[in-house]
Amino acid sequence: MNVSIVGSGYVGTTVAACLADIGHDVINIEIDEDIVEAINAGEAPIHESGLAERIADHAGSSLRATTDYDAVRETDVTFLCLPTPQSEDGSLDLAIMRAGAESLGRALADEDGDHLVVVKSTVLPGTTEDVVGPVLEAESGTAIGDGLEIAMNPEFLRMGTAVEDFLEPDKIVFGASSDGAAETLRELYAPILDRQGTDLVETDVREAELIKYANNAFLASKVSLVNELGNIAKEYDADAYEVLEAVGLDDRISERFMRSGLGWGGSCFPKDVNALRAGARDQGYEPALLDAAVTVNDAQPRRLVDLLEEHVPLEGARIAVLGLSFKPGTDDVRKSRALDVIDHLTDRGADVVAADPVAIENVRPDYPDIEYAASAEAALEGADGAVVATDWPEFDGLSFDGMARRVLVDGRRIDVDEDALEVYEGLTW
Ligand SMILES: NC(=O)c1ccc[n+]([C@@H]2O[C@H](COP(=O)([O-])OP(=O)(O)OC[C@H]3O[C@@H](n4cnc5c(N)ncnc54)[C@H](O)[C@@H]3O)[C@@H](O)[C@H]2O)c1
Ligand SMILES: O=c1ccn([C@@H]2O[C@H](COP(=O)(O)OP(=O)(O)O[C@H]3O[C@H](CO)[C@@H](O)[C@H](O)[C@H]3O)[C@@H](O)[C@H]2O)c(=O)[nH]1
Repeated sequence: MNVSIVGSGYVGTTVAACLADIGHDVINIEIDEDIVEAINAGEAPIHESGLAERIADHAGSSLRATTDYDAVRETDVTFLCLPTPQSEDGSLDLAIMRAGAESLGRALADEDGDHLVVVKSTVLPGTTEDVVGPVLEAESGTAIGDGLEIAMNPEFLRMGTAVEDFLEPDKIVFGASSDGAAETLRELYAPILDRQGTDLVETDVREAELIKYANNAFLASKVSLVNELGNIAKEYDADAYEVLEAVGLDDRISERFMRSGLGWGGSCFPKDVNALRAGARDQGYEPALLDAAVTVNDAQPRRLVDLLEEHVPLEGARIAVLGLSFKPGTDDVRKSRALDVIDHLTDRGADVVAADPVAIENVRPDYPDIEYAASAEAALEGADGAVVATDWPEFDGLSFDGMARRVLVDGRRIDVDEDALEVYEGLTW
């Protein structure tokens, strides 16, 4: 099938490379020329396991990129993978979606034949049918149901394992405006749907939109609950990891997403939970539990720095921050808890030296005044204390020999030789 993907960020690039990998002809439409050049040169514009190989394999043949929206006319299906950021007040900002839908609609005005537009971005119920659809109709001059179809197909991939998650998902969800649109999506995803273990959920557009938010709200709240239980465990001098491992044996609860510590960051959980809270309020409902999930999450970085300060006076101290990305396996630092930790440390007068296997260059522009080290060991050299902000496997089994004071406060429960330290404190254990 000929597929176009509008927006080639973390999702659009992954989806494009994976759809090319399962046999489709794919073209990415992206406003950032550096990304377009990278893809056409066979290089991955982002760090994501398994992505570079796939782009190298398909670039120039079944995978291309362009800044020109007219390319959509060579395709039968277009996925919108545009950002849906949060506004200052936390609500969903649809300006980029509207702009992308306008450009797409204009390009489709000259198309002969049918076209399916699929919203893959995370959007609140009603957005696909009441915002994107009307913009497409107005700009293309084609009515939905009369040569133009729309569908909503949320994406559940995680950063760091994006390729694997896309190709081997637990579920594929779509809500389509017509049987034909649903049939096209089934055909497009056939190689993935044929895999054992992939559930297909076909529903209405609004439900498809809300399933994505409900999924993220559930997982983020689960981590906040785990963190609250972890904070309580710490007060009782109990190990939250042992407690929650046992709790997770109950298959109604599951052992996944049970890691307590610094809390959730990233480009999705914070903005999606906030958009759902704002959307719920717009609908006249007070989302008390989601509010509490955010409150618990916001407190964890400060709690980590408080714990460090119990052992190291921070004014003028050299503190190593291990990990900058919001989770391991990615260079994405959006809403990373590490950045909140750095803010608390610098506010209290500490000199921060940070290390991360891949994310330093994404932090440097916003944090030009902290020091960066080439490795975790280099960051620890001469440090008066250290904190773990990201559970990179590279940090397991570290040597602390070079530290001025061997004090480590761990926000992520990495594998540490505690006997090699003067002080080892876990945030929730
Ligand atoms: N990142 C994830 O893990 C993830 C997972 C599931 C769903 N989502 C959702 O998918 C959507 C995209 O997220 P992302 O992380 O890929 O965003 P991103 O910011 O990484 O990428 C978006 C891309 O769109 C491009 N763009 C902006 N305006 C454009 C326009 N008018 N025309 C063409 N390109 C344009 C940007 O230059 C950027 O490269 C969001 O709604 C997000 O919530 C993200
Ligand atoms: O037990 C856990 C699990 C996760 N986290 C933190 O939670 C955040 C999010 O982690 P994860 O969900 O693995 O990463 P994302 O790539 O943000 O993926 C989430 O957000 C995506 C974008 O919407 C969805 O597609 C995915 O299904 C959803 O898991 C990170 O800061 C993790 O450190 C914990 O603190 N403890």
